[in-house]
Amino acid sequence: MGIIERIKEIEAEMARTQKNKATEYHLGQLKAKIAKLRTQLLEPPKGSSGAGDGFEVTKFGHGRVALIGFPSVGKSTLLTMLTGTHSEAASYEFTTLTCIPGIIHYNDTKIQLLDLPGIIEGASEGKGRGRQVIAVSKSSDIVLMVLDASKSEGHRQILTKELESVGLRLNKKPPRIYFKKKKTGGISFNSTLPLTHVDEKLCYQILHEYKIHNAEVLFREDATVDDLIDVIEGNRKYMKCIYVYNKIDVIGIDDVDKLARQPNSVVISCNLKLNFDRLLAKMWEEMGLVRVYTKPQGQQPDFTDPVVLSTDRGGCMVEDFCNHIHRNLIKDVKYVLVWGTSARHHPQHCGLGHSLHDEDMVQIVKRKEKEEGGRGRFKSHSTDPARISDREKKAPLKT
Ligand SMILES: Nc1nc2c(ncn2[C@@H]2O[C@H](COP(=O)(O)OP(=O)(O)OP(=O)(O)O)[C@@H](O)[C@H]2O)c(=O)[nH]1
Ligand SMILES: [K+]
Ligand SMILES: [Mg+2]
Repeated sequence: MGIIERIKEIEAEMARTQKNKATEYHLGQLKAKIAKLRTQLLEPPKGSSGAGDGFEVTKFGHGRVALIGFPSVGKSTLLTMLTGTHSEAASYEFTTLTCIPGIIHYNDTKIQLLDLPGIIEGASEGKGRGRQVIAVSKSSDIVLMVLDASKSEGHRQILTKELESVGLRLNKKPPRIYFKKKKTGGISFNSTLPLTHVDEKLCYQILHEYKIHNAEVLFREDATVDDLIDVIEGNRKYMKCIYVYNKIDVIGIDDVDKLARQPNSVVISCNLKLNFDRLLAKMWEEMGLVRVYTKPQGQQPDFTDPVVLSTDRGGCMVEDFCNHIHRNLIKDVKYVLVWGTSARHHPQHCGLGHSLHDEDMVQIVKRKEKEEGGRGRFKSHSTDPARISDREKKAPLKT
């Protein structure tokens, strides 16, 4: 029996099983079994090297956004309108067959937008180009789930389920469960608060299913069995998702209003070029990018060319900023001067651990050559004390 059939069989057994206190442990075990099979399903087939079929697109710019949705919801139309890169659009389904990249220029940054083939129910099991599409989504920073405003609201749930079953978690935080495998000592199970979904026995059973017999588990929130399985599997990807309802030109204003009020949702119309501003602003906000402008000594910074940092990728500290400019720069940095919302006064003298905010301005003050590495100051100059006092008399650096 293939993996998909085994998943289907267990799902059927779960559906048959009544949910109550007595079946709780059994259901938990079945969930773990399914999670393990799904992980197997995600392993690339032997002899293949990943996505393939024109789906490998080189990363470009300061962030990557993937367009995910059912066929003919308007993904390609949207890509063409936001990036100027033409992607074939037509009224028939599966017009797009590969991954087509475009670039959005926004707030002095470049965002790579990826148009993808439509996916259908069963995509996670390999239907259509589901697997490749999902692999590309995982490589992006956020997902725009494009939905047809005139179609069933159930589409959003179906797609979310497809993405969840391959380990994507949309608009969720990682569960606050500490989990560490050990070599010996059995299983230590603790929680910082009363738990209503999982008890010690259930936790043991799930771990047993994974053949884990020594581990430390600490629940820091009232998490579910599914959360526990996510933590044990450890391969989940937590991503922001914006639900983009397109084609609002064909529905009534009351329905538009209802969709627009849903969390993380933006309503648009490609035909009427409606609400793109809102979509771009929301996208920018969710990407959490931080623009930092470099200010050379005695000059104004170039406000068109920021260093772009991201909390999710690499971090936003002064250290990250320096590494971004040059990987050897850090050892020459004495301190930096910071202007902007992260600074308490302007400019603030900051060290490498200072967290930068969007639109901060930074000036790097380097160590003087002989100060480098903290050496040299009193070394080998004993024959020439005048040189030391000379250096010490030097005026502080001007900003
Ligand atoms: N009424 C209306 N139609 C739209 C809108 N945006 C796109 N369409 C139409 O929807 C159809 C599908 O558009 P595509 O851009 O090809 O959709 P897609 O999601 O890329 O489709 P696949 O690549 O096949 O998955 C086309 O006939 C578009 O003209 C819109 O805002 N309103
Ligand atoms: K289409
Ligand atoms: Mg398309």
